[in-house]
Amino acid sequence: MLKKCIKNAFIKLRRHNSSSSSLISRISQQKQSQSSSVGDCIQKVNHQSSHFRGKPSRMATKEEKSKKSVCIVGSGNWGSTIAKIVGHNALKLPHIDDRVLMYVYEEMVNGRKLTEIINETHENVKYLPGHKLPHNVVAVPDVIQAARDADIIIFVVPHQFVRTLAATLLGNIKPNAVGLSLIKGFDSAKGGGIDLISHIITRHLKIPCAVLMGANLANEVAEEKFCETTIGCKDSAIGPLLKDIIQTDYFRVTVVGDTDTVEVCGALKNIVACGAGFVDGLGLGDNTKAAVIRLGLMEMVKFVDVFYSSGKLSTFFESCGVADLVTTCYGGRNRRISEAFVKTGKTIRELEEEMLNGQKLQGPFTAEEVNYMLKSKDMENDFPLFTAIHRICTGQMPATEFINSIKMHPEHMTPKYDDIDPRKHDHHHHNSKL
Ligand SMILES: NC(=O)C1=CN([C@@H]2O[C@H](COP(=O)(O)OP(=O)(O)OC[C@H]3O[C@@H](n4cnc5c(N)ncnc54)[C@H](O)[C@@H]3O)[C@@H](O)[C@H]2O)C=CC1
Ligand SMILES: O=C(CO)COP(=O)(O)O
Repeated sequence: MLKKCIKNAFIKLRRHNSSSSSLISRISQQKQSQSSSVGDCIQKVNHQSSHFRGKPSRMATKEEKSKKSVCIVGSGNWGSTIAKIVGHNALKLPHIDDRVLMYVYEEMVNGRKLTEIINETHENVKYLPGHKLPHNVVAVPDVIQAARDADIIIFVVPHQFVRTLAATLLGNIKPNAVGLSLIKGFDSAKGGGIDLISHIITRHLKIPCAVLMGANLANEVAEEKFCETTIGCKDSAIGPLLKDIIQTDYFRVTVVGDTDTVEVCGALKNIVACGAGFVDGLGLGDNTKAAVIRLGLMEMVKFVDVFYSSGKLSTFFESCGVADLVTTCYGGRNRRISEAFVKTGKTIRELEEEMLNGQKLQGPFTAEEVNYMLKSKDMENDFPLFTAIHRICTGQMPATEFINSIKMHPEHMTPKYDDIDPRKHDHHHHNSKL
């Protein structure tokens, strides 16, 4: 069932992509009709932001014109949370423009446009209820209008929408803009591989793209509970700028250069979280769940080793690695839906619709994308946990078979004598330790 849905979604996406030029012209036409209301909002914020700093309203100075402007493409649970952080930071940072435009996929909520609700109440009542956004964050329903003047574009939409948005933005952003992707997931590449989302952004939009991943359940970050995150950025000139706009006293940022590993960790841990949810649904207890988390971690490490061989083991010890894996396997949406999947017998798609109020799951899609690659390389048996999770999500295997399918895991079959310190076999050395 889910497999069929995913297939249909890809077919639709391909059709959508092939008609991207007509989409752009449609959007430009829409833009003209929307521009007055959005323009009003933007002007209002320009006026308000000088007010925030106690400055009288006047023409922008040269210094103000050289400020970097930030746009957020996405406004879901995490998108809105990051808008809150970036909006507050923009007001404090002298080199960042006060105004932060946030692209909102327009929808009607209680008979009103979501963008209008956000711009009037400063709250994303659908995706982040109960948290006020700063007034300098402006919701914009047209992605081109939101991003065209931005120097820094933060991408934070569910990963299945990124290609369409990139096609829409092509040729409509500043050529020297910089991207930052907060998106956890992959895309299937032609010929049986996967694409990293940041690579898709770079290839389509011809801009560099850093990534941000970490143990960051959005609601907890929005409540300003302390946590850490990891930015993967290869350019030492851009890393500090991105850190400036993201870091707060409760949200601490580490910047590393191993960008691909950061992103792969963020995507793969969502698959493992589905496994943790199955364990909870089956009532198997904490030891079993810990085993699934550990085997999941080992498959994540192996995945990087096999497919991204320049990746560093140390990156797994950053927030994007073990920490994100743990938080998602205990508190995330992928875990919660997967538990319900086992307990109710409903499909993942049905549960997503019933339980998430428009929010999107990334784990089952990511498991599908990873399986597409493993299958094409005849490597499904090398990653039994990822493979089993994909088969369970798509109804090819009952969840009750989950643990059986990982009992013969390569981790249990391969001796690790290499790891034993040879000095421990040295009788003299051993005795001297006692
Ligand atoms: N929510 C969280 O706790 C965290 C999420 N992430 C990642 O951030 C990314 C975005 O997740 P969330 O902000 O939580 O989104 P979400 O799960 O709340 O997704 C809903 C968003 O998708 C938009 N949407 C629906 N249909 C669309 C379409 N056709 N085109 C474009 N947008 C459409 C909705 O308007 C809404 O903004 C995901 O990759 C997720 O894994 C990362 C860290 C934490
Ligand atoms: O990525 C997340 C936490 O870092 C959120 O995970 P879920 O999508 O499973 O809620």
